[in-house]
Amino acid sequence: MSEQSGGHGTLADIGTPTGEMVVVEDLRRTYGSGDTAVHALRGVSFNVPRGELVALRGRSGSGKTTVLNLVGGLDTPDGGRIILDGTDLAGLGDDDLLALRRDRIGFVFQSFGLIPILTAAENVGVPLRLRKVPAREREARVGLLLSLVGLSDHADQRPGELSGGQQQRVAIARALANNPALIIADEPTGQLDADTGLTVMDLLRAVVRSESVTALVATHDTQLLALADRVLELRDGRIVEDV
Ligand SMILES: Nc1ncnc2c1ncn2[C@@H]1O[C@H](COP(=O)(O)OP(=O)(O)OP(=O)(O)O)[C@@H](O)[C@H]1O
Repeated sequence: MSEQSGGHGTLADIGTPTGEMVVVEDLRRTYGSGDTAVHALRGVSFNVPRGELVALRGRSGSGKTTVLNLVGGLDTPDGGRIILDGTDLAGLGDDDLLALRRDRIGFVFQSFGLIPILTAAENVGVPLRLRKVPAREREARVGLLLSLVGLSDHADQRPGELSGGQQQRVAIARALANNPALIIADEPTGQLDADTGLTVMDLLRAVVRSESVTALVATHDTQLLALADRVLELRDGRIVEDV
């Protein structure tokens, strides 16, 4: 009997193209201890199917950023497990976790996180430099990514010379640089006005389709929620709704 025929939803199935990109089981995270302990996550379970854009909503303090940090390998849980693209994060050492973050995850933050002294093109090229991609290949890929986000004409501008929406589009291009399996975005439209936020969200939605990437996005933005394939609601460290 082959490993794959071991039954429905077994670990052997997770790495297949039709499986789940993210499997989160009974995730727990407590900050601090004793009287001041904050139980940020009290047993969170959910799946993110491959190729979908899943939104995580919930009030401030409900645990959204904590979930994203754990799934992205930026923090470790106190209990439960996370399987990302078939890999159990608990089984990885620091170097493997670093490589997984660099090669398989693209991060997008509310505050864009661009390097001010680098041009848009140079910012998009940073993850490629870290992977030591040769200059010519890097320039070609950066050109493609900037055109994907509609910023070919702004390649040489620095973040301070770009609007907020343009900066977030640069950040999305950078997040896609290494062909990640998963994009993790924490309030990507939080600093943008409604119209610009919608443009950025439309772009995220479009790249999830065109680049066959999966996205997990924390947001309060109702326009963004409407673009999600699925919405998970967090309340006090638990999932209360899965639409
Ligand atoms: N480093 C930390 N130390 C102590 N408590 C923390 C820490 N990070 C988060 N918390 C607490 O954990 C809970 C969940 O925080 P988290 O940032 O995950 O919520 P959130 O839903 O992302 O909120 P927001 O929408 O405001 O970003 C909150 O009560 C928060 O105060």
